[in-house]
Amino acid sequence: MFIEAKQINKVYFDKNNKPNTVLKDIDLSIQKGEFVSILGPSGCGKSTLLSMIAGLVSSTSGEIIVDGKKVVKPGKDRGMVFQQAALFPWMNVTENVMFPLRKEMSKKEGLERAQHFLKMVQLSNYPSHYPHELSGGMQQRVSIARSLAMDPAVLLMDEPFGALDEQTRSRLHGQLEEIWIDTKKTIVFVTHSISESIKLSDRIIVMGTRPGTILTDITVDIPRPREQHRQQIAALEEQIMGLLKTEIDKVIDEEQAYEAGS
Ligand SMILES: Nc1ncnc2c1ncn2[C@@H]1O[C@H](COP(=O)(O)OP(=O)(O)OP(=O)(O)O)[C@@H](O)[C@H]1O
Repeated sequence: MFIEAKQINKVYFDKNNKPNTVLKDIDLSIQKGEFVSILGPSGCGKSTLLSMIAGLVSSTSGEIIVDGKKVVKPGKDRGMVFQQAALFPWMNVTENVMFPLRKEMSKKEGLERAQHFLKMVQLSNYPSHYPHELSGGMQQRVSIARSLAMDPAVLLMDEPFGALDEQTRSRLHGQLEEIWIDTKKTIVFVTHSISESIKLSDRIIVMGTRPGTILTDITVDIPRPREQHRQQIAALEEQIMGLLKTEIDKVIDEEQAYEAGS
């Protein structure tokens, strides 16, 4: 198995030292080249789990293995794309993509690589633009190009399109799907959008909350391009919505209890 999470538990402590178990007994296996979504209500621990695969957060117990090696810190084999593109504002598009390559290769090679991946995300015409001159969707494409340029085996995406409008998001879904087919990368994609997870992934890991556990692991058996299979999409959406309703109700109840007590 390419990515394995074994009995992952994560407990955070608040300022009064009160424990908050965020992830409980998570077991997860992902094969090389799979496009897997992690779906669940707000606060169920999706980002925490993804950050653990990235090596940015440590687990309280359990371990994560990527390509046979235990994850202890971030590595070049795992590229991360966040909800906000996090580009350097003083660097233009090409410089942003070249930045992580500076220690890996010559400037000439880095430039060629940047140009290749900017073409892949359809930004060849914007090499000298600065982030503030780009739309949110374009910035996110630069961020994806920057991660891909490092040639990671795994692309970890934390709600990468969450801040974008519906049309831009839909266009980027298509582009990401093409990139995935072209590069055969393993993609782990965190989202709270059921339709996004169905549109993009081979498998959907549905998480429940309080504490975060895996409720179910669904193989998406809908041929691509998926837009043409509306009935199958609607049926799967309904199935997942039913599963998540109780979980979302739990979050709402807890928030209401918190507000009533404060
Ligand atoms: N550094 C931290 N210290 C303490 N608690 C944290 C920390 N990071 C996350 N948490 C808590 O862990 C829980 C899970 O957070 P996480 O961001 O992983 O959930 P999520 O499912 O990605 O949520 P969302 O969809 O809203 O982004 C939340 O209750 C959050 O408050």
